[in-house]
Amino acid sequence: MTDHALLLVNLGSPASTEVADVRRYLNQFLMDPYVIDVPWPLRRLIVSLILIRRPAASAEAYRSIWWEEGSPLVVLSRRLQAKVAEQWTDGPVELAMRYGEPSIERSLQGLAQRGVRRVTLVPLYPQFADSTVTTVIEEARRVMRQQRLPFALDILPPFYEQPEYLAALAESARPYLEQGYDHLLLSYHGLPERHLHKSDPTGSHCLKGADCCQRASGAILDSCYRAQCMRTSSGLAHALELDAERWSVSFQSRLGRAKWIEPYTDATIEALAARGVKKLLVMCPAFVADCIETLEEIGDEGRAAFRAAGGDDLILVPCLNDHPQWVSALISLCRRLPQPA
Ligand SMILES: C=CC1=C(C)c2cc3[nH]c(cc4nc(cc5[nH]c(cc1n2)c(C)c5CCC(=O)O)C(CCC(=O)O)=C4C)c(C)c3C=C
Ligand SMILES: [Fe+2]
Ligand SMILES: [Fe+2]
Repeated sequence: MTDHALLLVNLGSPASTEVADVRRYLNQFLMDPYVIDVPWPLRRLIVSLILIRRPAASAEAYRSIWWEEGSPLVVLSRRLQAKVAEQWTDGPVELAMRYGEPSIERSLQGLAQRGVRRVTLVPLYPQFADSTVTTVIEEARRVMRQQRLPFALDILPPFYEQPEYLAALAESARPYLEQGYDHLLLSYHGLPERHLHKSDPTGSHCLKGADCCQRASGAILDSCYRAQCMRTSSGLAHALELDAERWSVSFQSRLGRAKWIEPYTDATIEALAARGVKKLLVMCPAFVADCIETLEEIGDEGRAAFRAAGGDDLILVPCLNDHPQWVSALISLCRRLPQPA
């Protein structure tokens, strides 16, 4: 069979580090109702306010991590695509970005022109969130409906505790752990607490009590980003046989004034330094490719904050990127999916 394509989808980056391109990207991203989840007039107002200062500040941050070939997120996602394509023999392997280029629309149109009949959509996010996974699925469905693209579509579910994924993550971390460390921090992208309440199917489980994520199962676990991050973390700690007091979890990348899920990474990094941690390893398992959030926020800003608070060094463990075990894991996860109806 050569008509079963994989469409890998990541978040996307600005076209360049020019302020105008960063503004265009932030506008498309933040006007997505799954990202800033308030009615359009209020969303337009909030985003317009954010767009006064943020594009210049973000452009500067992007400039500090940008590569000759482009945005690290896009370049690394392309490398992953190329490696997956070497092993996936059922059809083409395409890459799309939810925001910016290559768009989901262009990629799906290209697959239709190549005679593809089945598409497995692969949101490149290990844990579920409406602001990442749902928006990718809805955009793919919109394009198929509007362009009348007759694919059989199936979707790779969040793989936060699939054994192949956890094994690849553990393997990628092992060389860093072997060099010695005092503490391993697993820093995930944050989410406004409101998003967690919205996706809670019971309306009353999430963020109730200190151990709500430990108690999550079934439909609650399926929709709770924070609980899935905890599952990834304990699965990884188990695979690496880590002592409980040598690792912890935190959430980074807040935007705006709303309350985001805790504990916050910036406060945790400072607290760890104050507690006497000298060599801090940080992994960012919500990201499968390094990007501004890992390279700049943790690798640059986080390291400077850790040192200023008394730590010696913060070492950022690279994301899975195009690690061979991750490539095999992804293919194995896609192969296990049942045929779409
Ligand atoms: C309300 C705002 C945001 C939500 C909710 C959000 C969720 C979310 N994002 C990712 C993954 C990535 N985010 C990235 C960048 C980024 N994220 C936000 C805001 C929200 N994210 C902004 C404004 C930005 C742009 C950078 C900046 O100005 O600070 C990226 C990196 C993109 C890159 O080009 O490198 C990723 C990846 C997840 C997984 C997530 C929910 C769980
Ligand atoms: Fe984000
Ligand atoms: Fe929850």
